[in-house]
Amino acid sequence: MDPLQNVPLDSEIGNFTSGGISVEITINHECIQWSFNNSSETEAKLKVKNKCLEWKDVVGVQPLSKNTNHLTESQQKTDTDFNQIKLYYIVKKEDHKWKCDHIIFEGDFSSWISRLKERIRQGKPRNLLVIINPIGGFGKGRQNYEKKVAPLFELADITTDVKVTERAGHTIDILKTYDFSTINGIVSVGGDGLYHEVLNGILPTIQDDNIDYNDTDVTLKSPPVPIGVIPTGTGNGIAGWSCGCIDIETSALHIIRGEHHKSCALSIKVGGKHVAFAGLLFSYGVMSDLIKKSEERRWMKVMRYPVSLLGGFLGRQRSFNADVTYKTLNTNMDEEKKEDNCETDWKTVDLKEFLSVNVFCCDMRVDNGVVKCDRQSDSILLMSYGRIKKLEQMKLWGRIATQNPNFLDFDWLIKNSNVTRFHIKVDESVDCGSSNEKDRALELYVNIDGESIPISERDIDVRFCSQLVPIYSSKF
Ligand SMILES: Nc1ncnc2c1ncn2[C@@H]1O[C@H](COP(=O)(O)OP(=O)(O)OP(=O)(O)O)[C@@H](O)[C@H]1O
Repeated sequence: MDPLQNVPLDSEIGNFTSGGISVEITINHECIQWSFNNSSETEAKLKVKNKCLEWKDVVGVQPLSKNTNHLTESQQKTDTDFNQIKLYYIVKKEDHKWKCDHIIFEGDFSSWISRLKERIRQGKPRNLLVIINPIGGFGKGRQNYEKKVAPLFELADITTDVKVTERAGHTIDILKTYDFSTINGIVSVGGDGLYHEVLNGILPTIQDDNIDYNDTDVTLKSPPVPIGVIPTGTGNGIAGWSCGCIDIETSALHIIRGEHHKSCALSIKVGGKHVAFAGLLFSYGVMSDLIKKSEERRWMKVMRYPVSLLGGFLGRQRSFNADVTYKTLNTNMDEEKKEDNCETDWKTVDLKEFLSVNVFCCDMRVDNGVVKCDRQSDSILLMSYGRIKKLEQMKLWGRIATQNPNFLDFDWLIKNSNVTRFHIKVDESVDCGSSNEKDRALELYVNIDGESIPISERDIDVRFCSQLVPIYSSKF
C-alpha cells in the first residue's frame, strides 16, 4: 500500500519517537502508517523504515512499562502509566516466507491503546481449536507448536483449545462432537494425513442428518469455520498450497491474519458407497501401492518415502485392466443453461491396461513458465498412464514434486482436463500379473491425501467438489 497521501477523514495523527527519532503515526480504519522525521537519513533509508500497513498485517501490540517490562493483562486495564508500545507486524519476503517483526514506539499512547487493539483484532480469529499430531513428520509437532506458533497466537490475543491426538482417527472423534460455535477456526498441526482427518471429521459432522452421500448430485455444506495447516508432517502439500511455501511461522501468520479462501475437495465412493473426502490428491495404481508400502515403513519416519520410491521403481510394477470413464464441464453451454446441467455425458479414457490414475484437488496448469495450482477452479486435470519405462515415471513424479513447468510434457501421459467426476472399474477377470498374494492385496488400497485407504471393491467413483473448504491462505 502506498504511504498515506490523501489522509482519510477518520485519520488520527500523533507524534511519538522510535529509538529517540521523532516519528509521525497515522491510523485510520484501513491502516497504520508511520514516517520518521529524520533529516540526516537518506530518502532510501527512510523508505525502508517508513511503513504503511493494513491492519490485517499487524499481529499485535504490547504496552511496555517505563522500565520496558511488558505489562500484564490486569495491569493494562488499570495502569495506563506506560510510555512505550511494541507493535508486531508481518513482513512478506520474496520467497513467500513471512516473518513477524516488531518496532518500539515511545510516547503517551494511553488514549490510543484500546483503539489500536480493536483495529488490529478486526477480521482476525479470536478462538481456535488446535489439533496436534505428535508423531507426524519428525515427531516434533508439539514442540514446534509450543515454540513457534503458540507465542505468535499469544501476541495476537488468540485463545486456543489445544488437543494432542492419541491415536490415528482421534481427530475425527474430536470433531464429531465439537461445538464449532465456540471457535473461529481449526488449526491442524501435522501433515496432509492430519488435514485429511480434519476434513473427514468436520464435513460429515456439519451435513444435515438425512444427507445421502451416495447421491452424486447432493450439495454439500461448507465447514462453518476455516481450517489452517501448520506444516509439521512429512509431505505438507496442503500447507505449501495455502501459503506459498512450507514454513511454520508463515502458516501461523496466515492463520492470525484471518484471510481465508474456499478450496476444493474430492468425494470418493467405492461400490457406490461414500468412503472419504480428499483435500489434496487421489491415486490408484503405482502411487497407491507406493504409499501402502511406505505406510508399512512408518518407523523410518520421513525416510519411508524415498526408500519406498526407490524400492517401488526397482521392483516389478503392477498394472490393472480397467474402464476409466469421466465427465467434464460442458464448456460449450451458454451461461444460463450451465446452471442446470454443466457436465457432459460420460467419456472413456483411451487405454485399457493402466499403471496409475491420479488427480490433485486443484486444476494444474502452466502459466508464464510457472506451475499454478488453481484450488478455486470448477474442474480438475485427470492424469493417467499405462506401461512405461520406470525412469520416465520417476521423471514425472520428480517434476510434479519440484513444480517443474514441464511436468505435463510427456506424450505417454494421458491428460483429461475440465474433469468434474470420474469412475474406475477394474476388470478383475484379467490377470495383469500381480506376482504374489502381497502384491494382489495392494489392489484393494487407494491413496487419498497420501494415506493408504482400504477399499472393498475395485469400483471407484470420484466426484470433484469445487470451493467447499475454507482455508486460511493468501490470495490464490
Ligand atoms: N497420536 C497419533 N498416533 C498415531 N497415529 C496418529 C496420531 N495422530 C494422528 N495419527 C495418524 O497419523 C497420520 C499421518 O499424520 P500426518 O499427516 O500428520 O503426518 P505425516 O504422515 O508425517 O505427514 P504427511 O501426511 O504430510 O506425509 C494421520 O493419518 C493420522 O491418522
